[in-house]
Amino acid sequence: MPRSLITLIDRIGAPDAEAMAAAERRLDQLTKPPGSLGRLERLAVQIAGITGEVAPSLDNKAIVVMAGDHGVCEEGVSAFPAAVTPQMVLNFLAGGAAVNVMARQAGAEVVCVDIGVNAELEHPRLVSRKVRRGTANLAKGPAMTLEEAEQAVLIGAELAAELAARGVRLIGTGEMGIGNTTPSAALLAVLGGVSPAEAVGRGTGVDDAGMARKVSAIGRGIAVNEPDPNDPFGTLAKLGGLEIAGLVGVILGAAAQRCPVVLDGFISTAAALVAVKLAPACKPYLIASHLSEERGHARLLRELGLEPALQLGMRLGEGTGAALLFPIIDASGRVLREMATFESAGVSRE
Ligand SMILES: O=C(O)c1ccc[n+]([C@@H]2O[C@H](COP(=O)([O-])O)[C@@H](O)[C@H]2O)c1
Ligand SMILES: Cc1cc2nc[nH]c2cc1C
Repeated sequence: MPRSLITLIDRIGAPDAEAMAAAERRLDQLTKPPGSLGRLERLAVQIAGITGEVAPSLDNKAIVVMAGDHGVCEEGVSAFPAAVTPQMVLNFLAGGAAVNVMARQAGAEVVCVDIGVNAELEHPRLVSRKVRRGTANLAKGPAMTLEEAEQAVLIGAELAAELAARGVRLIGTGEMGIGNTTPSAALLAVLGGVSPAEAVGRGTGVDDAGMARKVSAIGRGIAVNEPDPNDPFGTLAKLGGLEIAGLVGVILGAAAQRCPVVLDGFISTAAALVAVKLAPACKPYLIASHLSEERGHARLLRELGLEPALQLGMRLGEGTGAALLFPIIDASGRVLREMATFESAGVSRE
């Protein structure tokens, strides 16, 4: 692993056990049967541990949408043309994509990053951090060089640090990249020890022949690249994507800033698998927003020991699931801050 990543990972601290215990004590004084707010209570305790504060206000929120293209698209692995990636980036910047709608509802900012789109894009709101114009075809050789993968991870980590520096307290992961369910499935196959046939899903909606092309591309990619399952960084470079590497950086960078990270779907969770393999210390900072319809997602979450909060049959990506969980996370903080206690409300405990 590059030295720059070791330095980054070394900055990730353990959750604050005292803040967690204080949040638990407070929850048990509130006017409700103990534990009756279920997942909301676990979220409140997790956020206390992450931030070191009991019931912080997380009003300043952002969804980071990392966009990149994929050489493996030439294998016919997506139901859509690669041209959709830059077109959707312009849609994010215009505020018309699903994630924009859901982020507006949640009061979150959408930060759109060109980390590897195969087009020249310019827009005042675009964060232009292009490492290269799309990856190489992973079925034929490494998707990226080690240097490019390192650059992409550091871009994500720096962005998380910049967001934290301007007051963002909650970060959701989002992505856009036609073809990116194939590298994500390849990472699950290698790092999760799952067969390519079990790791792939329909993505944007490929038919059975498309699924077979995904399995074949991943199989050839593993044969030609010979990734080492014990080398998550090398595996990321060989089989991953620029937006996936960028999200690995966002996750590690947010954890280093004691900022909770809300994961979206299959691609975001594949990035989380790489991040946790690189730095197990980032795991307590992760919140799984939803269970995607993409077939390998449940397996990825199980591998990470994460329980998705929502199940809405979605398989869009962009950060939509993360944005939908934001108001629920807000509710968990408000419960701690605003609910009456048995004592203050004069409600009997027994
Ligand atoms: O987040 C998910 O679970 C998810 C599942 C399937 C597809 N996607 C989105 O669809 C694109 C990738 O699908 P594909 O078929 O081109 O590999 C990419 O832009 C993702 O954001 C996202
Ligand atoms: C239209 C479209 C929107 C998307 N958003 C994320 N992935 C996507 C894929 C397509 C095809």
